Amino acid sequence: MISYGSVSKRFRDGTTAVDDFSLGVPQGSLTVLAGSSGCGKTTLLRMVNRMVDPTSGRVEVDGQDVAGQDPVALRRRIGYVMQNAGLLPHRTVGQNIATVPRLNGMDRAAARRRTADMMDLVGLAPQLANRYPAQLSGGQQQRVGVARGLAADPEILLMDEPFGAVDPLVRGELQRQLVELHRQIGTTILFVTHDMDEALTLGDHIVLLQTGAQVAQQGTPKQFVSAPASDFVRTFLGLDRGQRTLHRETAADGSVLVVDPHGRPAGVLAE
Ligand SMILES: Nc1ncnc2c1ncn2[C@@H]1O[C@H](COP(=O)(O)OP(=O)(O)OP(=O)(O)O)[C@@H](O)[C@H]1O
Repeated sequence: MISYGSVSKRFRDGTTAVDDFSLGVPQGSLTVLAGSSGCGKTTLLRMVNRMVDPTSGRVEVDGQDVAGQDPVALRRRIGYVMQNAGLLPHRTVGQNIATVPRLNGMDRAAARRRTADMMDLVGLAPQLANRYPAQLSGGQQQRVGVARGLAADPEILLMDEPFGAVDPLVRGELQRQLVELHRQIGTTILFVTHDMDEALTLGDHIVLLQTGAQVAQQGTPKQFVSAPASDFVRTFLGLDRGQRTLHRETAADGSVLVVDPHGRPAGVLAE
């Protein structure tokens, strides 16, 4: 369980990135922090592993204030996946994935087995272990990033726009796999995105933020779409532009289609 209690962050130049933010992230959930650029999402995420320390307030992991904990030890038990994967370029895929388990004292043979298991889990072919990151596609690099984040079996996985830099098809595939992976392993995942479609696809709990990490609304994807709390939320969801308004249409062969506001088929209605 991650808990933010009245947390604020004011940077040296006077920018207030986070202003009195409180949230309990349920154990085992896939919680998404969503919101436009600059609203404070990354700052909040980095408070969990002490890459950023709050100016006031407390962040707790399992009831322990992180402020009293050694940042290096904390980062070894909390996985972190960032945009562009952040892989070490001069280390092979296998070495990248094994980094934290080795630092935690796992012997070489066990780390190799763990790496193979992680590669299998995220859908990477075993022979890629000997390649360098530059020899992989963007989507494969992101998978390595996820495998590396999970390799030390962390209690928490922090993900900062991890699929932002890949094309929409690969992105969709990575999103589907992440939901499946989360179902299998049950690790608490805190995921940052500015993309509401991504938030609705992934999140079992979504927290939509405005400037200064002010909570515009939090709840399940269904609650967001069926009961947006304000005009800001409606606009962010695209509900004001009818973007999520789907209609039924009967096709020539009698099947019932669901079409988007532009008349494009979104799918077939299964009654
Ligand atoms: N080290 C820093 N010094 C000063 N201001 C900062 C620093 N880091 C972030 N900020 C500012 O704090 C605010 C929140 O930044 P943050 O990166 O948390 O936002 P974000 O929601 O993650 O944005 P994005 O989606 O663009 O990454 C922004 O106004 C940003 O410019």
